[in-house]
Amino acid sequence: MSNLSLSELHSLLDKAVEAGGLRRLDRAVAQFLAEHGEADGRVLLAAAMASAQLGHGHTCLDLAHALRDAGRLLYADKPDDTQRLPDWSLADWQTALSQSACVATDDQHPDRPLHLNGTRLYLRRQWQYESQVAAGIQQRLQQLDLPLPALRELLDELFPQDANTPQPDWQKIACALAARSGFAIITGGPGTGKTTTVVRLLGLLQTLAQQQGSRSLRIRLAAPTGKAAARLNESIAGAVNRLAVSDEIRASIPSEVTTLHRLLGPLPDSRRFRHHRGNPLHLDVLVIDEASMIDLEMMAFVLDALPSHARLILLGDKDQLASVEAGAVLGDLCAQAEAGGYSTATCEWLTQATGCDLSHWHSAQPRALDQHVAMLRFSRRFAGDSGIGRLASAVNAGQLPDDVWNNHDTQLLALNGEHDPQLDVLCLAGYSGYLSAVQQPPQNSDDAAWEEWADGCLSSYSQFQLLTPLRQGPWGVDGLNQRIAEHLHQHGLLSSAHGWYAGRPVLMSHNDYQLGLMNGDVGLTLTDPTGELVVVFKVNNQLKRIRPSRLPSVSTVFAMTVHKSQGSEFRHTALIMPPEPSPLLTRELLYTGITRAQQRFTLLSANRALLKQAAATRTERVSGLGERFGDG
Ligand SMILES: Nc1ncnc2c1ncn2[C@@H]1O[C@H](COP(=O)(O)OP(=O)(O)OP(=O)(O)O)[C@@H](O)[C@H]1O
Repeated sequence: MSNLSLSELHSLLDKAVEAGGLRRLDRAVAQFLAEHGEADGRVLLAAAMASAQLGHGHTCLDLAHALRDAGRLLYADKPDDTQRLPDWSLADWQTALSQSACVATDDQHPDRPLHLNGTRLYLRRQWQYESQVAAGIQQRLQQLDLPLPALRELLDELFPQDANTPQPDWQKIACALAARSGFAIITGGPGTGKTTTVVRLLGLLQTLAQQQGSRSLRIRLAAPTGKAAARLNESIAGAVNRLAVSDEIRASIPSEVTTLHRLLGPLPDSRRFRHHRGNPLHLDVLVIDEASMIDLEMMAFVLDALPSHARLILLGDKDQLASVEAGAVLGDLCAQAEAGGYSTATCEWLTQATGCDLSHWHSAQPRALDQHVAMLRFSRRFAGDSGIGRLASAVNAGQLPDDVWNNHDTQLLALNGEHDPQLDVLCLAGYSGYLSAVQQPPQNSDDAAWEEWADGCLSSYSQFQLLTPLRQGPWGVDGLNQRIAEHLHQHGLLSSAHGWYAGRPVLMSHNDYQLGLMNGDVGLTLTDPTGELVVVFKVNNQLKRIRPSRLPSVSTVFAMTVHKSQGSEFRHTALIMPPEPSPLLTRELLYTGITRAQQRFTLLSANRALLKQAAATRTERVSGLGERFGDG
């Protein structure tokens, strides 16, 4: 078996850092283990590569994958045949790792820095998070004993059927499935009724508790970002008002949505939270929306803080981009959602509970987890002839046919290079509405009139948003923001294109607990009644005014990354795609960009072939979470 001497290893790591495949941090992981006695080059290289994988969103290193694709993993996009791994086999590598004192292969050595599970190598923390998430979910998969006749009666009341109700009624099915255990996922595209369904589910759970003579359930609603929480706040409140239940039950359903960070209670200068298994959350039901944005670490913290009796209900769109940090928890858990995958027992139970025939979604080899997942398949927002709906479905199927552009609600603008004025024209039209409003503050100094005007400016701003996959360069947020600000300035809509100016939209890039602002919150710079600049944010339906000097690390947001736009929707969304290939240009990114649009979507591109390639490219995230539930 060929090994890797320490001098060979150092040279290999240096070249990989130079090529951009590894970060300095990843090399430091190998150095740290070497300083603590690890002398096997294969173990040290694997440790550096596992650390690098984390930076790419993977929770572990798949050794077989690493052997096949070492050139790309180590040397980024500059594969070089002379720089491949020395010639060792998968079995050799596994043996070397399993014999190392740095590597745990079971739960006997939880203090070892690495964990090997089959062909997957984890940094210890990621292994622990994955174990915690799997155990927290497994523990909630047990079926509860529900009074079927009462359940059926309630479901029939909450989901009245008429000739327009799509069959089978997935909302009713999702509600039934979620009621019968401590864990459920309701996934679906935009406007498929996730919020409507979960509010009816909460009404059902409270009614069942009342019928059984139990106290009202303590329910909390949360979302990963402030922006997503604010949007959900509005839609939950509307859905609760429309709920066909008694006033008493309606009053027992909260409509306030908090962020996961606020729910868990952050501790200053720490990654840890006030709530954990030693000080669990005081709740019986936790609903988390936009669950596709939750990374593995956050999900582990949530499950750690959840009391064992509490239900967890995740809502989200499994086809959206995965979290920014490592993991693709919702995607992993929903891997079989499309097919249903229900057991004979689940199909029979659902037919009794809902009256729906599920035989088409039956599986001969059902997994326990899939009995807790329901996918809503009918969009009320993008029904019928909606171009946005057709476009989103086509992209989800890996295609981008030429006939999806109808110039009514979907439009493709072919750009001729990075200076094409079509972009400027689009942004001028998109942003001039709110900028005109910003230039006309109320004349009197009445605070209420000022607040009403500020609120109007904020909602007018959210009518249009330009998105891009990239951060840097002329096609990234940095270049685009500067270009758009200068163009708006030239047209007299901004007093300046630099520094602080009225009309500057800004994005929080971190959580600021003192100011009560969260990463992803968007504010608008306005002139206050005294003539000073102030940045206005809307948090929990309240306007917050902050002086620019208290916001040292916000960024301008005429253009926003698609990642940051998750959880938000805009009446008109425009997505600009760069002409050069990038690993960021994937199906999930296109789909997420398209589905941010409520009424109109414009795609700008200077390279049509690359668009088709992006639609065909799926994001792969290496993880062992699915396997914990029986994925092959
Ligand atoms: N069963 C239903 N009957 C009538 N209207 C419905 C039903 N389900 C959903 N709707 C309506 O469809 C629209 C979208 O529903 P909802 O907001 O629940 O979907 P969602 O999946 O949560 O959407 P989003 O993509 O915004 O997260 C809302 O206007 C809602 O009132």
